[in-house]
Amino acid sequence: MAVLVTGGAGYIGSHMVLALLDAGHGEVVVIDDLSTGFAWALPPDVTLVRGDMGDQALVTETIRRHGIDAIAHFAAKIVVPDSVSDPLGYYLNNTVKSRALIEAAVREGVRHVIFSSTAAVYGEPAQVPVPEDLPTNPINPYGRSKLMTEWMLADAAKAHGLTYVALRYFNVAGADPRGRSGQSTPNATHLIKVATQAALGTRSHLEVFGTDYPTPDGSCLRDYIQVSDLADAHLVALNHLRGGGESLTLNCGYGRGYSVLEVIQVVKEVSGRDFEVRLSPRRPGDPSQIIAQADRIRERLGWRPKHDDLRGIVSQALAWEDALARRNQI
Ligand SMILES: NC(=O)c1ccc[n+]([C@@H]2O[C@H](COP(=O)([O-])OP(=O)(O)OC[C@H]3O[C@@H](n4cnc5c(N)ncnc54)[C@H](O)[C@@H]3O)[C@@H](O)[C@H]2O)c1
Ligand SMILES: O=c1ccn([C@@H]2O[C@H](COP(=O)(O)OP(=O)(O)O[C@H]3O[C@H](CO)[C@H](O)[C@H](O)[C@H]3O)[C@@H](O)[C@H]2O)c(=O)[nH]1
Repeated sequence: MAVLVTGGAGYIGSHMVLALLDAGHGEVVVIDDLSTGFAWALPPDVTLVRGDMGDQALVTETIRRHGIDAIAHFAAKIVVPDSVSDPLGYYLNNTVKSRALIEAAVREGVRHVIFSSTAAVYGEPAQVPVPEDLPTNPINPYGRSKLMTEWMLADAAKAHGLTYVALRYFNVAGADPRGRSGQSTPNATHLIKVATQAALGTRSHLEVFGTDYPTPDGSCLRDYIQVSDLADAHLVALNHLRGGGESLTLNCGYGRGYSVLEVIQVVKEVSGRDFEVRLSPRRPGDPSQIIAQADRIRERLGWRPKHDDLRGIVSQALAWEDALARRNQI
């Protein structure tokens, strides 16, 4: 039995690879086209197949050669504003190519899939915290591209007897506590990464997108989940599926929201550095608040987070950003 990790050279996928190796899961194979990922993010004992996860010949050959029984499917384009300007590119990469991947997996008899879904499938939720059974209503092409993949997976699983866990991540942040990986994407748009760069002086300032939301301080609320805790959620999902467990769709968050202004304050405190903060208009496509109802994953999979602490998350992100800056990789 071996696990295929698509997008394993990316931010979250590389933490999944580390988690699989740390837990002694045997062979780990990555397919990644390195469009936003990095070969150096992978430990040397991992097989990297450089290519497209939508290339059925490549995927089929990889499944056969390595005896893959489970796929953790991370590969995607992930920038919400880019999905608004290039919707067809997002539907191609995230939906059409996921369909090709799932078809190859079905044909080759792969038993299990763990899919990286997103809180973006909920759109501007009518209820916060957001339970999994709230009707989905994505408000941007990124969220729709991922929701369609959830649907394809559910239908294919029913028809062809594979089982899956769709994990709906809320806002992923932080880095490997041992400093082996972190978020390395240049020109990243994620708040905690941008704020740590401003603290370290590799960005001149930070913009707050919107201070007129109906929230306590007017800025958006998000539920930040630490990346190794998220990787652990995939491990327990894999064990669940390999143990014969049923297909599930689960939120991945801590169930608590922090505002943009609170996050900035924590970054300033933890780094001990002040930086310029500009109050700017709202960014298109941003829901005002999105916080997970987070108990189902604990109940169903026994997942227990170890890093539920915003100061710790920020401290890991700062350490990783500092390491990148020293290596001139920003
Ligand atoms: N970062 C977040 O806050 C967040 C939140 C919710 C969901 N997600 C989901 O998590 C997954 C991983 O996101 P990330 O933050 O690690 O992003 P990332 O850009 O760091 O990783 C994506 C990886 O997939 C690869 N890739 C993209 N398209 C590919 C293709 N067609 N074939 C092969 N490889 C391809 C990239 O090279 C990269 O290594 C995505 O599916 C994303 O939708 C992320
Ligand atoms: O420089 C910045 C960057 C972000 N923000 C604000 O900070 C909040 C968080 O923004 P991020 O860009 O860090 O994250 P998003 O909430 O937009 O989206 C993230 O989480 C979503 C799920 O909730 C999706 O999965 C998506 O892929 C992932 O990027 C938003 O209110 C945003 O407007 C700023 O004010 N300034």
